[in-house]
Amino acid sequence: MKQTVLVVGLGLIGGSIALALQKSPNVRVIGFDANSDTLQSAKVLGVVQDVTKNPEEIAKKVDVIVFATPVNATLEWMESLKSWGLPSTTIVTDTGSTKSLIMEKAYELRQQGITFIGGHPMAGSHKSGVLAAKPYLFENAYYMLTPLEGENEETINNLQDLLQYTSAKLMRVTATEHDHMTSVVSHFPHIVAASLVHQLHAEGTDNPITKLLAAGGFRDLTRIASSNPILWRDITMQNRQQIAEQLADWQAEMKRVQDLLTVGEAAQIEDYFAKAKMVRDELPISSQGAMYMTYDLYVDVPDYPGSIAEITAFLAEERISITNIRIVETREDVFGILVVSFQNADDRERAAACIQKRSPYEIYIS
Ligand SMILES: NC(=O)c1ccc[n+]([C@@H]2O[C@H](COP(=O)([O-])OP(=O)(O)OC[C@H]3O[C@@H](n4cnc5c(N)ncnc54)[C@H](O)[C@@H]3O)[C@@H](O)[C@H]2O)c1
Ligand SMILES: O=C(O)C(=O)C[C@]1(C(=O)O)C=C[C@@H](O)C=C1
Repeated sequence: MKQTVLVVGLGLIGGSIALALQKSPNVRVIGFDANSDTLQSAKVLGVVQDVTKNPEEIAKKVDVIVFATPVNATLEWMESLKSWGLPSTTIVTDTGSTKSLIMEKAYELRQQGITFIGGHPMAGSHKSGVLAAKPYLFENAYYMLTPLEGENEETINNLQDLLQYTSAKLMRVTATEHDHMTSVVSHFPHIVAASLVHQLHAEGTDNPITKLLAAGGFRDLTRIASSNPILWRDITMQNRQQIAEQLADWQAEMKRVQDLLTVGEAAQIEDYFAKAKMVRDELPISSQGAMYMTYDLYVDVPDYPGSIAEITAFLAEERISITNIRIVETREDVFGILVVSFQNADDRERAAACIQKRSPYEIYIS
């Protein structure tokens, strides 16, 4: 059966959902974005099959509506939905990083006969906007759904059937569980990243050279501080209670570290890092985000035109598929590291052997 999906908000996440859903021959995606340039780009780039300038008008004719707007804007859209006269068969969902306030609003919608099932894919990036959208962004990532208690199972299954085109791992949680867990693994870490950048900035006037020395460690820890501030303003506003609890725990943890520093006992300090390493090494995470596994191979390529093409040609000749390729600039003025990602450990091993055999470049696995 053909389904029409309206995606409101065509940035990184809305654009990626729209592209993923288009993998289904039975889905037609129509998009809307408050920014007219984004709307035009989405159409030209084929991120959506069609666009609308009036979502309210088209909403009655679609099967599913996905809000992929910053979470405060999503609440506003949900409020306006109340007067749209949607048929009871329409499924409304979202992609927002917070869930409690959104599901409270969903409860109000239920009183009006509107079905809203909250959603949140746990994959993303510090990049925003339609140009960053990718059809495979959610592959293997967890995608949380937060249906209201007593939601019709068939309706949830229908939404799940549609979302399977994202290739994400769907899971159900309550809004409260969601907001607690995301405060731990996403929202509070974001505040820490921003605070480290503020700390570096404060250093600037006295020691302007310090920032030139910020290398891989600082970069990895603070990448997410380059995210869209409006997105994170809204997330922080909506989940500030949970985030404040994490901050209190963190302050207690920092007090523990302060005590370690005061005592200055080497064994205790080593133990602190050793325990963190053990826990971190056992986490099912890699470079793409929480709970998402990629198989990366690092290749120390020289900085001359064609060196990347040379590597990809070797891999193509041995029919080894790559899932991603990027350059990580770790040092200024010196060549970057080429990072090639594979679908599985076996492909990565074959690639490592192939590059070692056919090139003089050093390789290593993170
Ligand atoms: N960025 C991430 O890593 C990530 C991951 C998972 C979920 N999310 C959530 O997904 C949602 C979208 O995030 P994103 O990263 O795609 O942001 P984005 O900034 O890339 O895109 C947001 C889009 O929404 C549009 N927009 C803003 N206000 C609007 C409104 N009132 N009506 C219509 N369009 C509007 C913007 O023009 C923009 O195109 C947010 O709720 C966010 O919390 C983000
Ligand atoms: O990878 C990133 O840059 C992200 O910030 C993605 C990330 C996160 O892991 O915190 C950000 C917000 C989300 O709601 C889900 C995923």
